[in-house]
Amino acid sequence: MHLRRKLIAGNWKMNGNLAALAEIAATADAAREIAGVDVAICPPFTLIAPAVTRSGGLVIGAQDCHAAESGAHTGCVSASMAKEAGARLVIVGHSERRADQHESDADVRAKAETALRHGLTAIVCVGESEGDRAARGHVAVVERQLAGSLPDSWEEGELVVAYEPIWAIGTGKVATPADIGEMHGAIRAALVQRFGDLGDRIRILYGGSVKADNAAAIFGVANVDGALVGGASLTAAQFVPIIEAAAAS
Ligand SMILES: O=C[C@H](O)COP(=O)(O)O
Repeated sequence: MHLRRKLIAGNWKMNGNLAALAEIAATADAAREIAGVDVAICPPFTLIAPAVTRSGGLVIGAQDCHAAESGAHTGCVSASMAKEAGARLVIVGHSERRADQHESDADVRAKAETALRHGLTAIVCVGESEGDRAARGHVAVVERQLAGSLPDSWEEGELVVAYEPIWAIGTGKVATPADIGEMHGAIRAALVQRFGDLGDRIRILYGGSVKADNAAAIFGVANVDGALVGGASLTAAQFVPIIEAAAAS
């Protein structure tokens, strides 16, 4: 098994403003003292460029990109635009976009391919609904999303998978270590089956109500290589302890 360096990525969603960038600076100051963990924050597009100036070495990312290089797509942002603003990473296929913007697996794969072509790290999100889990179809749903959403090739380290059960996002309901272990194990098996040894190098993040008080237990689960953090990434006071827990795991 490969040793995979942990990645803690914050997703600010549609939150934040210029004043809130002080939280990124404070996180960067603290993270400088924490060894062995990669840290990223994905603010809204408008804050990427100013965030980079406050990032003190933290990776700044985008929350989405368009699959096309340019063109008549009002309101959208391309991968090259996000990169020019200073993003080094992009989240694609978040369940909120799959639901609100009706993004399909094929859309997500196309976005990931465009991001990778521009040298951005792509975090591809998958995750089941509460109904899928109740029907015991959760593993099959996620395997299907992986099959349809992941590109065929990437540079080492630039493809990341985030497993986020939809029912755990922003709800305070966290999947149990057993639930997380079952799914991360199934994701790892699917990655290795499709990509061989390379599939063992892909980091798999857990997301869904990760907080300081549950982070250590989550990072103790096999095949959990970090976290995609929403609400708790908005302040350094809540985000830094999660980074510390990853370093200690
Ligand atoms: O992208 C992050 C996730 O959707 C998790 O959000 P949350 O930590 O607020 O539950």
